[in-house]
Amino acid sequence: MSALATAERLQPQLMTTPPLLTMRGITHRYGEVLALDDVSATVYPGEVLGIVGESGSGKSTLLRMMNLEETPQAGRYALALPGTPQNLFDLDRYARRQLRARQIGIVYQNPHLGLLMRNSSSGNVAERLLVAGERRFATLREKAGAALEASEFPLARMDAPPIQLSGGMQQRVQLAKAIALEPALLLLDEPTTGLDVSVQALVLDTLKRLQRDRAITMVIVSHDLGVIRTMADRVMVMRQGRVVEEGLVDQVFQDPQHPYTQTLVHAKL
Ligand SMILES: Nc1ncnc2c1ncn2[C@@H]1O[C@H](COP(=O)(O)OP(=O)(O)OP(=O)(O)O)[C@@H](O)[C@H]1O
Repeated sequence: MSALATAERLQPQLMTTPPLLTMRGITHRYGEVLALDDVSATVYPGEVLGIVGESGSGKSTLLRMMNLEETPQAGRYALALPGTPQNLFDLDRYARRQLRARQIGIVYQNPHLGLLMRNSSSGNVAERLLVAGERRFATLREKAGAALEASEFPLARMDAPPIQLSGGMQQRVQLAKAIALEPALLLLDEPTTGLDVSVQALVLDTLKRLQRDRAITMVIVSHDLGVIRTMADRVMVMRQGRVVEEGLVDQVFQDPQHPYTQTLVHAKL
């Protein structure tokens, strides 16, 4: 899609719809390391925000904050969802867990972080449904199957534990778990890194189809500009804990303004 077409698609939305996700002034240190330095982010409903940057630039830390896994030393975070406070970092652990289970899905690069590798794949997805109060075995299995199918996971393998599956299939189980409760926000941290190129393309196809069919709001972190170009509407470029450039993907990649983005883009050509 050209930059103009992307802008035309986004502009009416930007003008009429309030953002789903708003983060302001996120700052976090690990000892001497300033991992995030006054980072702000906005994501609109149905939009895909890409985050790129060199290793150690703070991408995964920011995503963990979006997933309420960690609390920054400064900053605010809101999701425009009924019954949520103005700053989600004010929520206690229980409320965070409930909100995460129902409204925020995440797919990690490392499936060990998202899955119980020795439980069945359907059981991993069902675990998410249990949080929503579903208890009947037949319904759990049916809904887990539907989420796995939507993630284009081969249903014949739904009882196999992830440890026995290929990397691509493991990512599809993570995805099924993440979307099982139809969350408002889907976070993807290097979801295809480490997969064979052909498998990577298939997983990206699934993500794109899901995004198109369900208009899921997504934030995708990747060091791979190709993945961001394929998936994202807008991109945020991070370096040393700061956002150095932000804009529509086509504009940023065709006409990068910041010297670091220029290096990043030209290194990939
Ligand atoms: N739990 C932690 N304890 C100490 N330092 C951390 C921790 N998590 C992240 N850091 C540091 O914070 C900085 C940002 O790390 P982060 O993982 O967010 O970067 P990244 O951009 O995702 O990198 P990569 O692409 O390599 O995953 C790095 O210097 C990292 O070493």
